[in-house]
Amino acid sequence: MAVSSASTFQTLNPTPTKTHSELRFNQNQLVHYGKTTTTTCRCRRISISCSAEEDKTVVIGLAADSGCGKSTFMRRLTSVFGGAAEPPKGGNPDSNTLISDTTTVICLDDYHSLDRTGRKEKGVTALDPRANDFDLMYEQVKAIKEGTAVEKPIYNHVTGLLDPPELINPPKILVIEGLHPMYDARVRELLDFSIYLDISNEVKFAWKIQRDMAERGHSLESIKASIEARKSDFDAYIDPQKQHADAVIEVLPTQLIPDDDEGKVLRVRLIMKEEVQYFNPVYLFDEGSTISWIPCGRKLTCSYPGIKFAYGPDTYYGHEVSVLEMDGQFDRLDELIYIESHLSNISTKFYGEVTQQMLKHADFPGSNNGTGLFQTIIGLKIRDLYEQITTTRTAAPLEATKGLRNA
Ligand SMILES: Nc1ncnc2c1ncn2[C@@H]1O[C@H](COP(=O)(O)OP(=O)(O)OP(=O)(O)O)[C@@H](O)[C@H]1O
Ligand SMILES: O=C(CO)[C@H](O)[C@H](O)COP(=O)(O)O
Repeated sequence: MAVSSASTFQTLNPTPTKTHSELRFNQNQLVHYGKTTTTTCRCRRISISCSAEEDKTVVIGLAADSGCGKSTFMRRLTSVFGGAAEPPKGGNPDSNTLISDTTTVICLDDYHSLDRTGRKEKGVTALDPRANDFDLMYEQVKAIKEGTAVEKPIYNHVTGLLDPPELINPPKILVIEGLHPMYDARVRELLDFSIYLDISNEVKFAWKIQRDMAERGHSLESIKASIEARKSDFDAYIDPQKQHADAVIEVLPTQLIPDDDEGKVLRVRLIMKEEVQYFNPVYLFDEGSTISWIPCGRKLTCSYPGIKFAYGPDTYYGHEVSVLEMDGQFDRLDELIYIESHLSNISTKFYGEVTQQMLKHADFPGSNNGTGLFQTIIGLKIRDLYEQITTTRTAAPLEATKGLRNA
């Protein structure tokens, strides 16, 4: 198989592609110096086989309903690896893809097989599996994981149409984010780690109102109607994916304010599966114990209603899990270091890295509560997982060579 610089490739078919069957036919045909060839491999060292184990892309899945904080989470995650994430240079301005040095984030909306009109005609929502092409999703994520570039379709959220495809080169880390990363068993199998953002209905409603009314000019009635229209498909197809996730960030109304209906103070639970390869759950004070902690005092400023942490073992859809919980919000982010110093297994590279990341993005939604804190921690855990996977892969051939030498 040819090994070439991906930057010399162009898409073969720049004209609008209407259906995914055409796309599937074209997906691996790329033009290289005017010649048609099949696919390319990413090789980080010169003259190695394309199928080198250590070159494989690590794949992360992030599932959530629309407007539940996926983009914010992605910004926190890519920041952990350094460098800014940007849409593909010179490509479709409405591309949903974000590329940084280490990560490529693709939005699974790009695998909608029905455009906006098509969905309307057939009376299905975007959450319905019949509006999505899981065969193509599987083929392309698998190809990228194996080091092969693909031409991925683009769903244009501005026009509601399927645009001509864009070239996706295999990155070090591929994040697939959207409605269905864990829906199809074949795609699920490709994930090295998976996260589900579980936003309770009350909170989802409050966030949607805030964004769609304030920023997009929608009416309260239309927001209610759109949530209602999606509800049954959300329950049938999106929500069940959380049982497959390695980590779930659950966002609930606070329990610190009786009958709170403002939805500003949040109770956030980080549910972490035990026995996941390369992932050691975070713990508070003492691993495996059950703890309730009100940290407000001399080292942490808290105004009403205060802050409460909890930690302990539990079961979640039949799986053993550890749960770390934070209810309330921080008054002063710089004091977060006090909380950080009581958490273990947070995969930081230096003392205070969580606090530093949170301060760096103090303006992101959720920076003063458990959503920002747990998203940041999961970002650090993903970096650690990536480093462990790549170290294991590079060590394996060395071990094999040693074995041969000693034989
Ligand atoms: N942790 C948070 N705390 C408070 N509000 C939040 C939080 N996360 C997201 N939001 C609100 O939800 C809105 C949507 O967030 P974001 O764009 O990250 O979600 P998304 O899942 O990527 O949305 P979409 O899929 O619709 O693009 C934000 O503009 C903000 O109003
Ligand atoms: O649930 C969604 C995921 O983001 C969108 O509603 C879906 O992709 C359809 O998009 P649009 O409303 O732009 O046609």
